[in-house]
Amino acid sequence: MDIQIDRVIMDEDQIQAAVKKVAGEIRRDYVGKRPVMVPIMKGAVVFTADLLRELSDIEFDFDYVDVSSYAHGESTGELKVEVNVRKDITNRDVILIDEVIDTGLTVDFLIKEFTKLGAKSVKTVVAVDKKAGRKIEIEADYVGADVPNEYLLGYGMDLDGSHRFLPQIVAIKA
Ligand SMILES: O=P(O)(O)OC[C@H]1O[C@H](OP(=O)(O)OP(=O)(O)O)[C@H](O)[C@@H]1O
Ligand code: HPA
Repeated sequence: MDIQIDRVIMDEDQIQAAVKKVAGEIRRDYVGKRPVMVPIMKGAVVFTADLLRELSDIEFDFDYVDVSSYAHGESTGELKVEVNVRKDITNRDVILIDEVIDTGLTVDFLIKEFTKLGAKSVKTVVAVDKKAGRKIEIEADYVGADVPNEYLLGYGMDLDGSHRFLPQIVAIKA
């Protein structure tokens, strides 16, 4: 597929400033609580590495889930899910980590799943928020930055596997 980059939405410095902002908020709220950090793979991989190194001064546990709903740049609305957490999260404070919240369907589904599994609390941190993309009413608890409602690539976001590890966040030509 021929992907043409239109423009940079966030450069590396802007992304790192967003990471530091949410890390500061999470540190303030979770120091001493030992939350379980749960990235939503695969897209969260890059943000998670940055965020958790920024939070290396507080104690937390780590697990992950693998969820995917996008095919060819469109949300299918159907989540392929492996909620295969290895940790017992009964009565634990869970923080779901994702690089983008868009329709909101992914985090909505996982908040419900983790609540069913007995978590004490389930909060969400995202690098970027496409507020205008929502299909349901839901907000992330910690948001690095708001971004326009266009298809984005980089910093974990991909189009059928392509451009996921671009260090900037870019919009593509329609
Ligand atoms: O708010 P939503 O509309 O649900 O979109 C957000 C989700 O979409 C992407 O995942 P994707 O389904 O592309 O899977 P991937 O992370 O494996 O690329 C992204 O990583 C988020 O998890
Ligand atoms: N790009 C890549 N993956 C996504 C997006 C996006 O803009 N929104 C939700 N998943």
